[in-house]
Amino acid sequence: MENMHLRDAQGKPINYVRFSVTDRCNLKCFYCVPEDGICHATQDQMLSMDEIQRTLKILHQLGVRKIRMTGGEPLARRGIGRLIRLASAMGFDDIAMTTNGVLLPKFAGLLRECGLRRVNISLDTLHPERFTHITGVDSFKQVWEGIKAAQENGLHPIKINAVAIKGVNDDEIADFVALTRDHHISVRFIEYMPAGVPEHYNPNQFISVAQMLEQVQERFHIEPLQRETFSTASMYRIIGGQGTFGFISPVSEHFCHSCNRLRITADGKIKTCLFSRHEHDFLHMLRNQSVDDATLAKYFIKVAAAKVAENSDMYAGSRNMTRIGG
Ligand SMILES: Nc1nc2c(ncn2[C@@H]2O[C@H](COP(=O)(O)OP(=O)(O)OP(=O)(O)O)[C@@H](O)[C@H]2O)c(=O)[nH]1
Ligand SMILES: C[S@@+](CC[C@H](N)C(=O)[O-])C[C@H]1O[C@@H](n2cnc3c(N)ncnc32)[C@H](O)[C@@H]1O
Ligand code: SF4
Ligand code: SF4
Repeated sequence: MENMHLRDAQGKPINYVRFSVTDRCNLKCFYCVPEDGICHATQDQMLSMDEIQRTLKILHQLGVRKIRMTGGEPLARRGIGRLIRLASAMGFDDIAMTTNGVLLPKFAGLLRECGLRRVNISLDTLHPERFTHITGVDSFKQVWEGIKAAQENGLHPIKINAVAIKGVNDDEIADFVALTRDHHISVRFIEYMPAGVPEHYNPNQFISVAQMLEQVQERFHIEPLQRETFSTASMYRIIGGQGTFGFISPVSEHFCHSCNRLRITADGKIKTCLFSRHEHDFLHMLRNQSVDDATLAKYFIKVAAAKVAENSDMYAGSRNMTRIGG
């Protein structure tokens, strides 16, 4: 069965799939969604629950061991609990979710019960009014409650992802890091990419990992941690601190050499890279009754085998971040 596993063009295993279960979102982060909104897939263009289930089963057979549910906002997809339960029963080693956290107060318990192990929560600011400015919605309190609900329901580890943007939240980097001194959480700062809404991207708002690190070192004594294989982040700890913090640097120091992932969009396309222009449509295959699982599996293998380590033009992607899932 080894040769039936997903491998990239260099023969490296692909064992992580980021699955976008919806292109809809209850927030409108300015760096992710254009002001005039996005063109959503119609119900019929979206993978149904059964189609997602079938795809997950094939991916598991092809050696995928880590699944991340993303969106849009994954908690806005009806039936997300059932989906987690199904994925859980298939035997993936790691089932995670990237969420804006707004609906976590309502869903954290159910998600844990359905087999979700952990969540990464996107939160760019610790100031409620700033949150509203960034996301267009007054929901800071819900996200904060959501983090607590995730903790109380045993979702662990909890990672908070913050996109660092100069003039927007770069004065909060050390405050976020301070949270990791007394709490068992991980905070990761993501470099601002032109991938979301390229036409509104202002390169002057970019702040690099090196600049962020400098700010943190001015306030704390820190130590680097061993980088986990395939991890997107370089991690640190305040000496003596409970939690950890780190940096995801797709712009200043990309990590494509260790890329072990594919992306699946809510409308049934495979993307071999976050920034790739080309998409591989398998929706029509899923809906063609003469295409069996073995044929679909071969298609996935072929697509994966064409994946090269790429950090191609970040401005050239095929769709908004909210329609990819980060
Ligand atoms: N360029 C690039 N950026 C990525 C990639 N994976 C994740 N990111 C960025 O990092 C952000 C956070 O990723 P997460 O959704 O938390 O996933 P992850 O970092 O794989 O999470 P863990 O499994 O917990 O390590 C994403 O929203 C992207 O902005 C990748 O393959 N390439
Ligand atoms: C597209 S969202 C989807 C999942 C969920 N709605 C959330 O926000 O966690 C996934 C991640 O992409 C990140 N993201 C979106 N646009 C970005 C950009 N232009 N640069 C860096 N990260 C971005 C978000 O901050 C978020 O952490
Ligand atoms: S980053 Fe996530 S929460 Fe914000 S608009 Fe994009 S998809 Fe929605
Ligand atoms: S830019 Fe593309 S190849 Fe590089 S790590 Fe991200 S998804 Fe992988």
